[in-house]
This record gives sequence, structure tokens and C-alpha cells, in this order.
Amino acid sequence: MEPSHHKSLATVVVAIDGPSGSGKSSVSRGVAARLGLRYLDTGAMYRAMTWWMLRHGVDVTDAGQIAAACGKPNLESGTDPDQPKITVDGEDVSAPIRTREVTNAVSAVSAVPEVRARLVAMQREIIGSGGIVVEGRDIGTVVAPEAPVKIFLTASTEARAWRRNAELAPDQATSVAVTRAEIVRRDRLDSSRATSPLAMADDAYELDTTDLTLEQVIDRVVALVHERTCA
Ligand SMILES: Nc1ncnc2c1ncn2[C@@H]1O[C@H](COP(=O)(O)OP(=O)(O)OP(=O)(O)O)[C@@H](O)[C@H]1O
Ligand SMILES: Nc1ccn([C@H]2C[C@H](O)[C@@H](COP(=O)(O)O)O2)c(=O)n1
Repeated sequence: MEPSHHKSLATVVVAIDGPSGSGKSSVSRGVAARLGLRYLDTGAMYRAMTWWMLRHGVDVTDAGQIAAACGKPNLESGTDPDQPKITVDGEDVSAPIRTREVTNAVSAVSAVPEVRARLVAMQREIIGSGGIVVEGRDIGTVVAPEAPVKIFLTASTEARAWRRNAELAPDQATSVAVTRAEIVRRDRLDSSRATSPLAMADDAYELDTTDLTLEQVIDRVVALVHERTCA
């Protein structure tokens, strides 16, 4: 990252991007809680949109159907890092958006430009004047390109598969090999879509978390935020 614009914590935007299972959610929540910032999980928004499509019988392989329907659900994202919550039409969907059915359909839904246009606008509105950690795939490149702190988290495919597999709910349990294949497929789709694919911003700080504990990663990101904001 270029040493540049110093900001106060009250207005800072910390953009955290990376592939599935690299630790974005846990790191972002930990950093936000430590620094007293808000937290936005943009992946949860794409998941909630996908959950609604599946619930309403939208064919999630048909981009036209997705585009026509994506303005209908009323999504509300909480920003409390200690209690992340997302509702669709008033229903708390924090748990059902984590099923493998949603996980395996979300890349197709999030590749549709109309979906991205609506959710990116909502994300920018929530970010507002800042004081927030935002995680996703295109935060540093598209949603908040002016963010003074940009982190791109990575980890080996093996580490990500083990981490992701270990946290599946009992009714979603599968083998590490299946989880690994699902992660590889999702990364490929998320990185190859035409509109704002998963990508590292030129001015992002790349952090490989393979051999780091969660606490070590949080410590490093907090240190970077202090460095960038002089706080
Ligand atoms: N550095 C780390 N060391 C060990 N486990 C970690 C580390 N970072 C995250 N984890 C664990 O890995 C799992 C996946 O992390 P997390 O959900 O934060 O990743 P993610 O990048 O947000 O994934 P996704 O994009 O698929 O939602 C969680 O169970 C988390 O506790
Ligand atoms: N900014 C974002 C965030 C997420 N997505 C899509 C692509 C992911 O596979 C999916 C779920 O995200 P996760 O909860 O695993 O972080 O949502 C995106 O396209 N852009």
C-alpha cells in the first residue's frame, strides 16, 4: 500500500477481500470489535439474495430470471461485529444462508450485473461516512476503492478446506475433499465473472494466513489500521 491519506478511526474504511475460507469474516469481526468499528459482511448479502431466489422458485441458472427478481427482496444488514445479523423481508436468515445449497448457488446469482448494482449501492449506503470494516470480494476494487486500508487475505486451498469443513453444521457435514472441491469451484466462478470479479486491488496489502492463528492475523490487521490512521 502506498503511504498516503491518514484518517481517524471514526471515518476509516477497512476493506478486506479474499477467496473463500481465507478468514475474512472472522478477521473482520475481530478487528471491528477490537477497534470499536462497525462491520459489514457483503457475502451475507449475496447469500441472502440467493436464499430468497431459491425460496421463491427462481431458476438460479437463468440470469434473466435472477435479474428480473433481484429488486424484490427487502434486505437489511446489521453492522454489529458481536451480533452479525441479516434479514430478508423481516426474517432472520443468518443461519439458512450458510447451507451448502445456498453456498453452491451464490456464485451464479452474484455474477448477475443487476444483483451487483443493487447490492453495491446498498453497501455504499451502509458504509456512509465510514468507521467500518467491510469484507467481500470487490471491496477494495469496486465498492470502496478509496478505502485507506485494504487487505487481501489468502491461505492455501488445503487450509481453507479444513477450516471451512470444520465449521459446517452437523446436518451439512461432508468430507474435506468435497468441501475442497466446492471451494475451488466457487473461487473459479468468483474470479472469472465479467462484473467486478474477486481481485486484489493494486494498493492492497496481501496477507497469507496459512500458518497464522486467527489472533495473529487480527493483530497484524489492527497494527496496519493504526499505522494508516496514525491512531
Ligand atoms: N488464521 C486462521 N487460522 C485458523 N482458522 C482460521 C483462521 N482464520 C479463520 N479461521 C477459521 O476458518 C473458518 C473460515 O473463516 P471465515 O468464515 O472467517 O472465512 P471467509 O474468508 O469469510 O470465508 P467465506 O468467504 O467462505 O465466507 C472459520 O471457522 C474461522 O474460525
Ligand atoms: N463482495 C462480494 C462478496 C461476496 N460475493 C459472492 C461470492 C461469494 O462466493 C459469495 C458468498 O460470499 P462469502 O459469504 O463466502 O464471503 O458471495 C461477491 O460476489 N462479492
